[in-house]
Amino acid sequence: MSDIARIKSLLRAIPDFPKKGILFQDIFPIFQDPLAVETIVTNIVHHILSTGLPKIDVIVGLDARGFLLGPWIANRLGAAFVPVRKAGKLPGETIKVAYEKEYGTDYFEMQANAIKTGQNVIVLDDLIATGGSAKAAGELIAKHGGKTVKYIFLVELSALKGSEKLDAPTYSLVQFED
Ligand SMILES: O=P(O)(O)OC[C@H]1O[C@H](OP(=O)(O)OP(=O)(O)O)[C@H](O)[C@@H]1O
Ligand SMILES: Nc1ncnc2[nH]cnc12
Repeated sequence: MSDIARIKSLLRAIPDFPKKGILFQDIFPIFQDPLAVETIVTNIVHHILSTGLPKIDVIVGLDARGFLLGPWIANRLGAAFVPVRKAGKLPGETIKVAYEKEYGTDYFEMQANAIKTGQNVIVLDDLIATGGSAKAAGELIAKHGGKTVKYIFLVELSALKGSEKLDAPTYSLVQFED
């Protein structure tokens, strides 16, 4: 089995969670397998370093499952890690955007000045469905004057065409076509 097929086999599909009609892809079984986590981190870092991207200043991870991989990857790159959180969780001055995701509406916030004008940023999350969450993160980065150069996901639900909403190319390790 290839590395990617092994990662895909560790995902657990849960019907009707958190709402009827949603087939939820649970990533947590992967985190019971340290070798699988290492494979994912290595694959993403290799992608970032070998596809002609500029030097990355900041990895932005999305609350909450984007925090599971983001800091590892930032650390390997010698980049900063900046969290985007659901509203009301970050202290100090923040900037906020509303967004729609596959199963509802929410608000995202980032601490003011967490990203500096001109910095090269990658958005990293566990999964892209409609792309609403990643698009909102891109808006927060743009409001800071940052440049989002790539959006990276462990899992992509390709049929929802979320990547078409985004202002930079995307990369995902595992795709589900339907
Ligand atoms: O592409 P979209 O339709 O926007 O959906 C994808 C987002 O939904 C999930 O997060 P969720 O809001 O469920 O939060 P969690 O990580 O805290 O579980 C997932 O981790 C992505 O962030
Ligand atoms: N189908 C899905 N499974 C897991 N996380 C999600 N976030 C949005 N849609 C999702």
